[in-house]
Amino acid sequence: MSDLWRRCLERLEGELNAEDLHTWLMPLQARDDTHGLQLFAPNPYTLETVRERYLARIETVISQLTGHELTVRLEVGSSSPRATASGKVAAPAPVKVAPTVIEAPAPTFNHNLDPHYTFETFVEGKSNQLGKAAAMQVAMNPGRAYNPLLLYGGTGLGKTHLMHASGNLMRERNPDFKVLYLRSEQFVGSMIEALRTKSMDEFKRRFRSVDALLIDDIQFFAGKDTTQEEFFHTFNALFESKQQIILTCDRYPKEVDKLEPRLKSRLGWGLSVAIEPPDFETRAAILLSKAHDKGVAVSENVAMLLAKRIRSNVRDLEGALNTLAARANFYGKPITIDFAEETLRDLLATHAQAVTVPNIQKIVADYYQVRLQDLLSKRRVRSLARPRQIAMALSKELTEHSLPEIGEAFGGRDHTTVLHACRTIKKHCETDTRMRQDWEQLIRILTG
Ligand SMILES: Nc1ncnc2c1ncn2[C@@H]1O[C@H](COP(=O)(O)OP(=O)(O)OP(=O)(O)O)[C@@H](O)[C@H]1O
Repeated sequence: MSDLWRRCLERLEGELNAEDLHTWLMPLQARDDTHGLQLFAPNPYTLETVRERYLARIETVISQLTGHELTVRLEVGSSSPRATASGKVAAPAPVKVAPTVIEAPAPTFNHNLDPHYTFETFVEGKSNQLGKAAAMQVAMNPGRAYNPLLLYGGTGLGKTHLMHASGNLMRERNPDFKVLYLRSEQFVGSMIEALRTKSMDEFKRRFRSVDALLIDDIQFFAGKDTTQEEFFHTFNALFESKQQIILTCDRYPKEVDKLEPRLKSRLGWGLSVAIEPPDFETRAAILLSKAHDKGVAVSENVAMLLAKRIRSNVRDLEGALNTLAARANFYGKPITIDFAEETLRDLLATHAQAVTVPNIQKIVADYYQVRLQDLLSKRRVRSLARPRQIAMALSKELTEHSLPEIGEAFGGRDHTTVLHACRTIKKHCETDTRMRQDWEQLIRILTG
């Protein structure tokens, strides 16, 4: 690491909270020369966030440290020689899991990795871009890039997929690498069994001898004191000897009740990344990719229909695709829009019912702590106007209602007002991180 950048980070460490520092600034690689300091971000999203939130402060600190003005340049890429002439980092070699490695592990060691979950089969969108980049970095540099890497977010959004993809890539790069994937329940089960058979030493050896330990859904540890105690020691042992730890959780671990504070604090030592629900385009792309992998012929129109109507999570989307494929196969029919509507009528109706305009209005009012009647009123004060615009935009995004219908539901407003709200919110979400977080959080609440 550039010495100048290291000193800058040390200075910023005192000013920023640990999570922001680890999420946005630690992943940057740096190179400095007489022309200035060049920072390389792992992906465009990190780059934009750094530019928006931290660049001005970095420039100030750098000029304080050097005693003169120095240009700080930001770009996507890497400071290592792998960078191409254009400055863009060369993409990692395509992830092809060698079947012999994954399908026939050494008889003494079972990695439990699913060979189908790779980075190649993972569709990237804004909602998971950072998680994917982090999981990839960890696979390229286990034990050193981010340790632990914690992926958190709602159910069925791809956390397990990314975790396996990272493990598979580690094994692809080094077939001798011992990666152990377990669901939390399996960890608990192994521990109970070890206690029962008085073989705790063997249990400890098993978990501490791996190069990378991947544990899924650690919220399951909540309230299980002995498990947490044992996991805590395993964590420390692995961490100290720079063995990689990857964990997933269904929410930000600090919000998990009955998880020991010392464990929560350790989970924050590395990088925690939220995996958000995918947007419409990503949902459609995932569906087409899954259909392609399964050899099911699905048109873009059908993919768009499902992506529009099923917003809860990718697992539900995949379930719908499997149902369609099975029925189409059974009846020997192609999957047309009519066939999809007919076959999935009940499922689509359930998803449609889940989000209604009155429900959106109530949730948004609660979220911004304004009264529902004020949200629907004609008052134009800013504290009401923005939540109202968000509620209108969410109604357009999450329901099938037309612009005039939505306008009507918001105190008889014109459809152009609704259209304006949708455009304004979309624009703000692109540039304003806070607004995008609110938007994603509201979608999460509304779609469960
Ligand atoms: N971006 C994506 N690209 C391709 N497939 C995806 C993507 N996101 C999710 N999936 C698929 O959705 C399904 C559910 O994903 P996964 O099991 O990883 O979810 P999860 O976040 O771990 O959920 P849970 O917390 O319930 O275990 C998997 O089949 C996975 O391959």
